[in-house]
Amino acid sequence: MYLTWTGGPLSGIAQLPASKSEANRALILQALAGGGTLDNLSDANDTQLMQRLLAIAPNATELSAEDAGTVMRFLTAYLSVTNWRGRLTGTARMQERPIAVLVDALQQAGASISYLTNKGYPPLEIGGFTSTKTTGALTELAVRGDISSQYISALLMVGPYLPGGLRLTLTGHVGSRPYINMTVALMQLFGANCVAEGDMLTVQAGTYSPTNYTIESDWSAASYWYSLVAMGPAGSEIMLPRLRRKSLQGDQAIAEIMTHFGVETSFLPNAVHLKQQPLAPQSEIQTLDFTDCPDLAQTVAVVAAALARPVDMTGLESLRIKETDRIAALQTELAKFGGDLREVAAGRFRAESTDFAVDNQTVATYHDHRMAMAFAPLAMRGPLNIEAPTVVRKSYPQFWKELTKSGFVISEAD
Ligand SMILES: O=C(O)C1=C[C@@H](OP(=O)(O)O)[C@@H](O)[C@H](O)C1
Ligand SMILES: C=C(OP(=O)(O)O)C(=O)O
Repeated sequence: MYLTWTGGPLSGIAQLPASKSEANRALILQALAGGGTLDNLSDANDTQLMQRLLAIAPNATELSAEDAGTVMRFLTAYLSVTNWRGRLTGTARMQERPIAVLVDALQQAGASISYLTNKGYPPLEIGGFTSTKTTGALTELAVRGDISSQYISALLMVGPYLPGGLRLTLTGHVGSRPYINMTVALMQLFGANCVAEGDMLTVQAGTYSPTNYTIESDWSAASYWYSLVAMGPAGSEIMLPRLRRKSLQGDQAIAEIMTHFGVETSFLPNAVHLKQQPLAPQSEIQTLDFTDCPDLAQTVAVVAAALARPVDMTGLESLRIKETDRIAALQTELAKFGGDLREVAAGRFRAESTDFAVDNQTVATYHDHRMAMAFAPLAMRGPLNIEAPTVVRKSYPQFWKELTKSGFVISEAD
């Protein structure tokens, strides 16, 4: 699909999808509570899929989480404690994304789960739940926090339904911590007694209450609009509705990160306004840590290369086990434009460029929505061909439509 920019500064309003992270937690909590209403659920496939699978699970013996990490991990825990029996599978890539940390923990708590193909990876056979504890005894587990926070969120959410409750002690260098905090905050909102004290998280046995909750727009999706404002002609700006200053989403960090690339954020009552500012010369290379916000890494790597404003990026370890190996994918695709993501020291990647130019290159997307959306803003600098553009349906199905509303022209590749 060819993408071209009609020229002039970016302006107007762009609609964002609702956060799929908030939605997929709220859907699990709602299913366990047995009621309540959720406003602003998005049309993102990850959210639609979670809704659909929760609805059909009671009458199904095989479910596919497709390529949705939260669906795979959260449902493994939910289906186990609700005594579901059947197979839980996913796409070929999902079958390469590890799940042993979660399965081990659930087995210790009393779940019967086995691997159908490769040990440590989906598909799983889920076979009911028999608590290993005498009634009233707390389930205490030590869980690694350095692979995926989704295992921890999954365990926490079913915590109230373990007889005696749950105490998790996180080990290792915990990544994506804001997502754990989001889980704790939403559990509390749904009436759970859940306390986080550093790396120890304690959930009392109990039930969730039917709750009404309005899901915020998605800050990870907002990051592509920050990128468009940063790369657009002088004077570019955009209004993004339904983002809050007080957010549960760690990817709100994009507001601070993008000050470095000349984008100023103003928080309005129920929206944010982004405006391009003149870029001050850069005296030294900044280091940005993505441990807490891994989904922003692709957006930032592409902006840094396109603006020839190098940054050192750390905390990228989890990128290798997401929808694709995002480090390898970034390296291959940036190289097509004169960009680079080079490991300059262990765990430190420099995003930079020499003679960066956009001129009809084809961007491969690797079944990864964020590859498509992170590279799309380059079309402001020249015509671009994006392969398999429908990949955005995972989190932001309306992305291309919103771009055309803002002055991009889309035509089909020959
Ligand atoms: O809990 C969540 O909603 C998510 C947690 C993060 O994953 P990891 O914890 O695997 O880093 C993030 O990358 C993903 O898009 C959504
Ligand atoms: C990593 C992502 O999603 P998930 O892990 O839920 O598949 C993402 O949306 O960038």
